[in-house]
Amino acid sequence: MTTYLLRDVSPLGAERTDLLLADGVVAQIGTGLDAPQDAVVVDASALVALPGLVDLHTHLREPGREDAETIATGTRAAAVGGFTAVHAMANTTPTQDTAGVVEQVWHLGRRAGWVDVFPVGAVTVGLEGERLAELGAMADSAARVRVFSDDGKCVHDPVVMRRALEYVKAFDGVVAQHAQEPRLTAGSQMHEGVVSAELGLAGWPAVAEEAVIARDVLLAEHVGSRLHVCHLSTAGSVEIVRWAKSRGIDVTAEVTPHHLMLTDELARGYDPIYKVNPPLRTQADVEAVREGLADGTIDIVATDHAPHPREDKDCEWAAAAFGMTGLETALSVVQEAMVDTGRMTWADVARVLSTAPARIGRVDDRHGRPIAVGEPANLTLVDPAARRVVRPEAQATKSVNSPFRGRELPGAVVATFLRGRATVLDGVPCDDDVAVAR
Ligand SMILES: NC(=O)N[C@@H](CC(=O)O)C(=O)O
Repeated sequence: MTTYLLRDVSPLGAERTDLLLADGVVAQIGTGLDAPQDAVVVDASALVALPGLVDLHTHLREPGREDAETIATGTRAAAVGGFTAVHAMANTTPTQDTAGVVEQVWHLGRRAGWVDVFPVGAVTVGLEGERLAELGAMADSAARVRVFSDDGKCVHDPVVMRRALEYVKAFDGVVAQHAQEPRLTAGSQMHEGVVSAELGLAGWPAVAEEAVIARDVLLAEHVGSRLHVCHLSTAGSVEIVRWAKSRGIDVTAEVTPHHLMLTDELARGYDPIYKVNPPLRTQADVEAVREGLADGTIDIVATDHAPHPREDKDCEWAAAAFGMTGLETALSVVQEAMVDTGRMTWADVARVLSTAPARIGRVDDRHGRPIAVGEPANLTLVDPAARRVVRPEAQATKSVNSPFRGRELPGAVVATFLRGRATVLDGVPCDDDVAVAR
């Protein structure tokens, strides 16, 4: 295994130092370290080192929609984006609702070798919202599932939600809710507001999200369980989570990069690249989620990377699929929205994109660890001064539905290390090395 000496890096933007990565761990930290004879020395004087990023919300599409993404292509894209772990959402075909399917996803993730893949288990059989899936069997499987979600669909029946919250307590699991009241959003195409009225597209009211979050924080309090809110998108949702936390309710929440940056104004061109669930909201909502992330009300940024093949996006708005890719732009968007605006430091970025998601997913024994001697060398090196134009065709993901295409974004992932092995170096995926390590 190659030894790496990262020269003059800024861990989390702190004082420059050298990091020696050997035998899968951070072996030494200090200035002016001697380079072992066989070490690869990386000039990291312009770079910030973060603990490897952890995504709590990735759609890898395999099994079932390998035309959109596979576990191999999606995890390679994740490594390029600086991730060392992803939680793979359950809305595959077949659904990840049995121990057999989550184990298959887990095995394919290991075989691909780019990041650690932690399968999310479905809450209900077939995501149908009626019968609880085999939560215990998935938790006990080799995949050790701790996050359960019907994402893409809401667990709308309060009795089913209550049972799920009660059940996962047995193994310290969490229910990650896709908060969308189905009756209030039947046929909805975009955020309900001035723009939807002008465009004549069916609106998706903020209350459809907020009502479910309000209900669920109360249910979580009632049964004393842990709740995670997926892709929170409205100012009202931020207020409800803030209130719930002030009451001591065990709730965590995520926001996506696109909801930190983009608004419903983009729908004016009727380009379905901007069609997503939950929909892009207003500038006031963008401000509120930025503030919520900065003050800790929102715990994490999660990509909701939702790849779709061209034919599902190159069509009229109403016929197009909901979803956007995000793994390879997430860090840059967070830099632009939060760091370059002075709202967050790089240490905060490490918290919202690594430490906190690892803790929520209960993988914090391996990921989101401090950069310290003896810790697993899961690291991301970022060049904050870089600027690049997003070119979806040049990305590692199999799909091209990036809402940031053509935009110039700050920052670039220069290297990613998974247990001391480089998965990305000089911004390029290490295909040969990852293949050897398999
Ligand atoms: N976020 C999205 O817009 N799409 C997701 C699922 C979902 O609808 O949440 C997908 O799987 O494509």
